[in-house]
Amino acid sequence: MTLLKIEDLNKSFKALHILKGVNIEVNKGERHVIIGPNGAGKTTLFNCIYGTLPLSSGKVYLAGKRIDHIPSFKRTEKGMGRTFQKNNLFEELTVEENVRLAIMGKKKYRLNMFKPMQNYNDLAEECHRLLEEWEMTERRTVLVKELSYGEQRLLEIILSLSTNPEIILLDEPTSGMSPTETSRFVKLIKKIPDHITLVIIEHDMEVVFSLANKITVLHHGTAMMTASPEEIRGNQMIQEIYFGGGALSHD
Ligand SMILES: Nc1ncnc2c1ncn2[C@@H]1O[C@H](COP(=O)(O)OP(=O)(O)OP(=O)(O)O)[C@@H](O)[C@H]1O
Repeated sequence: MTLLKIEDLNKSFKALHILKGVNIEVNKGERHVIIGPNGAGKTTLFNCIYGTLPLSSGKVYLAGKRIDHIPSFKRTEKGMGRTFQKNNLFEELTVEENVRLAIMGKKKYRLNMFKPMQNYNDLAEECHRLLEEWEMTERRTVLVKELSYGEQRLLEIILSLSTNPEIILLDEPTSGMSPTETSRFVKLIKKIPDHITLVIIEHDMEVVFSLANKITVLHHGTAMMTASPEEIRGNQMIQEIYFGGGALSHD
């Protein structure tokens, strides 16, 4: 079943035509990775899918319904989560406080200013469950600014999961991570339940081939090819254009 459909999407910044008639279909449960060189338009594509940027033309459907005319927060309510290339966290708050705020945002809690936050039991339970599941319980009282870079990226994913999304857009989740952080991170991504669909922008080919079951190659703003990892790896044209004929291998 197609969960996310991008139809003839165009995006220009004044005279610069960045995305040129992009068509992509993402099936429910897919780990769909978008690759392409710097400047190909990958982040711009995410911004258009999530509503951070308006489209110049085209359509975006989620579960068969058009979402391209509604603001980002409504897309979140409809089941779309997102992480950003740059941190989108409250650095002066603790891990736990960040998670609670994200859950509250989704559930639209009515706060009573005389009731301490820890007295919202279901909120505390949900927060505890998420931190346990993602092995961050021990770090719950640490200020975000004191977390390692990898932990901050992981926290962003925990926050996106806190809204019970059907689909999450992950923008270069491993960029800036050490090899150890990257491999821990890949293991954790693999723990995300299959019913949650993932669309991932990624540069690290080892990560791409260890996560993807579908890959789209974005080339000068065009979705040049969408195929299985095996087909992408075996495609001579893609090898030559993107990797100078070097092997597209992760081993
Ligand atoms: N707000 C903007 N105004 C003008 N040009 C922009 C804007 N945002 C992006 N661009 C241009 O659009 C092109 C695509 O940028 P984008 O960030 O989407 O590429 P990318 O594939 O994500 O690259 P990278 O892998 O380096 O993150 C670039 O040439 C960039 O300079």
